[in-house]
Amino acid sequence: MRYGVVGVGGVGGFYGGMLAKGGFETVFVTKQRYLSVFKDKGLTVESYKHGKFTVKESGKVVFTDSYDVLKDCDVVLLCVKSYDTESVVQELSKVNGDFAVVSVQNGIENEEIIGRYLGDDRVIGATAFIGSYLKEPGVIVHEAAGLLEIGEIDGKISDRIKHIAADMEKAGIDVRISKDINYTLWKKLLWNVAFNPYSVVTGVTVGQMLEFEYTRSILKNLMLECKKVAAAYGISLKDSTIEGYLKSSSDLREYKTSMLLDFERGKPIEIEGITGALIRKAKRKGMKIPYNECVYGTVKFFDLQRKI
Ligand SMILES: NC(=O)C1=CN([C@@H]2O[C@H](COP(=O)(O)OP(=O)(O)OC[C@H]3O[C@@H](n4cnc5c(N)ncnc54)[C@H](OP(=O)(O)O)[C@@H]3O)[C@@H](O)[C@H]2O)C=CC1
Ligand SMILES: CC(C)(CO)C(=O)C(=O)O
Repeated sequence: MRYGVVGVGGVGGFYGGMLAKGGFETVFVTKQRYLSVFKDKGLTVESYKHGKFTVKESGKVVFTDSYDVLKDCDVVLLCVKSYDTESVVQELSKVNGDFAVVSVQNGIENEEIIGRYLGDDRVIGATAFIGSYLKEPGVIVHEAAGLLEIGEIDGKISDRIKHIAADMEKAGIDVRISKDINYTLWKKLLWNVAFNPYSVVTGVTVGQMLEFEYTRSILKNLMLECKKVAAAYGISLKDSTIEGYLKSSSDLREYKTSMLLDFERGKPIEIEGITGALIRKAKRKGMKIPYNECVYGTVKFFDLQRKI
């Protein structure tokens, strides 16, 4: 299969870089301002697991700022932040191709947005459990984990999902097919909705939030509300998942969430795609989720106070 990657940051740079290194035809769509770096120096990944490698433009690898080049791709990995999803998908809808789009993003509205513009049959869901970031244009640091779960929205184990997973495995990506990607997406949201926005309020690491009984209790309540909303949509999240997240694996204890890192670096934050999305889902079912509404209001306030 021929792959496209839109957004060559922490996630797109890592998974796309692995595919290209694995010998698969890969088209990277980046912003015009970063293009000359990729053209001159290629894409470098500094990975704790796969070492340092560089992928250069060649017959099989293309760096471009033009969406049109994606027309011959079979699969496009959408790897921009969720606040950029709609504008990118609008561009993708103008491309004369029939590629499937895999949302490798946090949040639970990306798949709906892709489906609205391209049709539900072209959407594939995914969750990335990874720690990777853009050190400088063209250079990605992969510092933790890496599991990618992918799945068809209707849960079918289709030929294309098997093909994508097989390619990724061949390329050295830690990939798993999810039989229920909606459940997988909500399970990931459960973590993100608690730790990401509340880390912006507290300004500390995952471990520090978990150590103090009052902040721990707030994290728990944020997750319990998410579980309640998920249930209203027919998704049964488990108490044991919440308990597991509250213990937190040792590799995440020292970790600052992606939202806190973005906030500290003066970058936009994904509060709308994560907590905003949960609040909208709750409202549609006539539900109130006061812990999440409170954290959302506080983070939006902090966000407004700073200059990006
Ligand atoms: N990084 C991680 O470890 C994890 C990330 N995720 C999720 O994955 C998604 C991607 O995150 P991440 O890779 O960290 O984000 P990054 O900000 O590192 O990368 C996204 C890249 O896409 C670029 N971009 C934005 N709009 C366009 C466009 N129209 N065309 C081409 N490129 C564009 C951005 O440029 P610019 O910055 O100039 O806007 C940026 O370079 C997010 O939803 C995130 O929450 C999930 C788990 C872990
Ligand atoms: C769960 C984690 C830490 C990595 O995948 C994440 O999604 C984030 O920080 O936003």
